[in-house]
Amino acid sequence: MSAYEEGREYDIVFAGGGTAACVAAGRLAQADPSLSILIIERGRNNLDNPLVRVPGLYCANFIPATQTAIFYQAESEPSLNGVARTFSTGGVLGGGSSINAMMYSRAQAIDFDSFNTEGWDSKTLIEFAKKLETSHLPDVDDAVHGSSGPINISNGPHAPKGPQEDFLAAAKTFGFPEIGDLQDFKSNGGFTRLPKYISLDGTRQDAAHRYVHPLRADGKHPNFHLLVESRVRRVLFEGDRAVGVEYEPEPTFMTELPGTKRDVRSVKARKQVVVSAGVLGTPSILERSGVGKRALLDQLSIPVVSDLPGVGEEYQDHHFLLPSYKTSLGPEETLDRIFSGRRDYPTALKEKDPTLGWNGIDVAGKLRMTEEEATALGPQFKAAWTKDFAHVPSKPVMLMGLINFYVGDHKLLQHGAADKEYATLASYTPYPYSRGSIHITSADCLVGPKLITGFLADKDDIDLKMSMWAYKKGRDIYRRTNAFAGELQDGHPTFREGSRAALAQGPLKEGGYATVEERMAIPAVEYDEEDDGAIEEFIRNRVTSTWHGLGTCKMAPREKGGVVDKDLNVYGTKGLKCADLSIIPENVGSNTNNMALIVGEKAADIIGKELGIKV
Ligand SMILES: Cc1cc2nc3c(=O)[nH]c(=O)nc-3n(C[C@H](O)[C@H](O)[C@H](O)COP(=O)(O)OP(=O)(O)OC[C@H]3O[C@@H](n4cnc5c(N)ncnc54)[C@H](O)[C@@H]3O)c2cc1C
Repeated sequence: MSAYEEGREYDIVFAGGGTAACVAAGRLAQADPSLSILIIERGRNNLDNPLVRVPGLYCANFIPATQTAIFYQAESEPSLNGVARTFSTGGVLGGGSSINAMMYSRAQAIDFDSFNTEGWDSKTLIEFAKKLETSHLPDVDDAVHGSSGPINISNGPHAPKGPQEDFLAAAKTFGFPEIGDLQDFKSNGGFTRLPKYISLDGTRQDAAHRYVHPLRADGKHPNFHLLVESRVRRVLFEGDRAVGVEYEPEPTFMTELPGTKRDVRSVKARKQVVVSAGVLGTPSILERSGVGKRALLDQLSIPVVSDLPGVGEEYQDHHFLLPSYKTSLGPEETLDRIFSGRRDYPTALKEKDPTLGWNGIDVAGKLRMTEEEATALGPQFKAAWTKDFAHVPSKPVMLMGLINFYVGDHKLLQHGAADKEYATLASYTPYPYSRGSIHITSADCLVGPKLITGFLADKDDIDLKMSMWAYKKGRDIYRRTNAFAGELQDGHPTFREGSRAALAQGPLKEGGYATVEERMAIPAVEYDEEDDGAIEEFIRNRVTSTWHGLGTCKMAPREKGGVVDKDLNVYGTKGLKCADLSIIPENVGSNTNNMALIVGEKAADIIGKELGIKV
């Protein structure tokens, strides 16, 4: 594999070098080394970057000073009490797969079938899900897990058992059993010991290191090229045919001297341009290229190549809540030592601290509510439940992950609390009803787009009610763990003084629970109307992105707002495809990295077939 060569033409150019792009480009290069391929990535090369490779350092990728993430500023929205959110996405080669939390979670088969698109059904996509992985998990069914793909799936070298057993026992008391394999495309209604995108020796399995860098090193792929630190401005067209890409050096990584001029360059693509800049990046590139809603393009004086009103619409994510708890866990049972700075990480690296091979997340769940609970959330909620969930047993109403550390800046914790161990019981809504949008506000690629999250803005507050249910359920479960040592005000609603729902300041039973009966003796927290108001306020102020966005250039019929067809071709153009999570039309009951890897595999298969190459 070589670096980019100025003036050279390529067969295929990928605009964006994230998760799906690395998979697709790597597969195609491997299948036909004579094919010339260029990946243009806005961020830096991630090769051997410890922040990418070492799982236990991953939170450093999404602090404001990071150089591995892109931050998108959302509008101030009434449904979020006017608190404007900032969302981060992968901004380095490998995209989200290089910086994410490495939770291995796969969509349900019903999700794939809900796409309602030929070639994207569960039978077909499960084969790609198997192809991409080598599972090192004990006792899983070979019919649904792969054994020879590039991505290693394992529990990693460090996954302390005590907190897992404790949490699973507490969850069971609320009717959520332990499920051996929750990633078999159908299981639901319980918690599992969560596998990770981490190898047995403790290394992150990002798409670039697993699909791209090995080809770069083997000397057999001289036509596979990489151009990093370069921001794609737009796709170049001759008529309606995409013939190349215009880009400029990424200013974030440049030393600007007085009078420095922006240097706009272009590269030609003989066969295919693939836009793969992610759910929040791809719509902007299309719009700047003249593919989008005519009224917007006219307003910005961008010549229209294809009038596609669906570009940038239908933004979906999973609504994320992060209630946090004080715990009695030991220093090696959380990642607080590393993230609070108590343990100096260069020393930890030098001393091969086993916690660095860990993401701190060992248990996760796909949860259903009972019929009675759905009824208690009111008639509109019940109607939504009956229409969309009740008759689909494999469809979770909420996802949950037990994160063994405080998610946030430890400096914000009260004096003296930064040397303790915490847990965060994250919940995220897999099938939200609200939708947002993202559109450019200028033809200039350095001007940020307008992002409306749409979070909690759905009619009848169904999304809010799902999050309220999850907050209460999660709180009840965590209070029945032995690890529980009180609730952190920072991660919870402010209940009025004297409320029965007031936060616990310490353990509910000194010495912990010895039996199931002792756990069950802790009653569920009772909330009155005012408490519910406090929870709503907390959720509207705090809910954020789970970084699981999708749907902004959806694969659907053109007349239904679709942007790409089943072969990922952008309607009204030739030689132009999209390949990333922007194309996914309906939400999935899982974290989304697996879906992005599947899109990459499927895109390679589609392009390979069109070029007569067996991938
Ligand atoms: C912090 C975080 C934690 C997450 N945790 C998990 C998890 O634990 N498990 C899980 O399953 N999923 C997780 N996800 C989600 C998952 O990683 C993403 O859904 C997935 O990586 C998206 O893949 P993609 O190919 O659609 O886009 P991305 O991987 O985001 O790729 C888009 C790429 O395009 C580049 N780009 C953008 N604009 C331009 C431009 N103009 N020119 C050139 N390049 C451009 C970006 O730099 C990026 O590299 C997480 C994501 C994040 C960000």
